Amino acid sequence: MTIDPAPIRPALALVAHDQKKDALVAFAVSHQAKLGDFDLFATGTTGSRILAAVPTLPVTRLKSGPLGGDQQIGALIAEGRIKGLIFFVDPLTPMPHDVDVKALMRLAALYDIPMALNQATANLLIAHPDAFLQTS
Ligand SMILES: O=C(CO)COP(=O)(O)O
Repeated sequence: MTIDPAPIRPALALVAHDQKKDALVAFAVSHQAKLGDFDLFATGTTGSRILAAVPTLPVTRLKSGPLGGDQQIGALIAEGRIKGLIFFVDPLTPMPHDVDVKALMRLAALYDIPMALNQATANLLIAHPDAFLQTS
């Protein structure tokens, strides 16, 4: 008898710049039930903050954004693993890793996955989580 491996669950990426981390943590707390239906990938500090607030969420922490975490998420999008990106960006602060941020957004656009760059859009997407499953 063979035992089928557990199916790979759809995955979302969660990222927030420093000035937006409190808002993303609050978002994760509010929507923990829906987010728990996905495997979650987060950049390092964002992931730590989310796990501190909701330890039960299945969050895989990658490197911190400035150290390559945005690029790791981009690679997972290119591989088809990540089906949606929720990225609370700070539009008022210059970032040393701005090129990495742009590259991540470019790959999310290229692979046509739902991408929320602010709270208003994230609220719309999380109200319809099936939207994350409709991309190729
Ligand atoms: O800088 C980031 C995204 O560009 C976020 O990285 P951290 O979650 O490690 O702060």
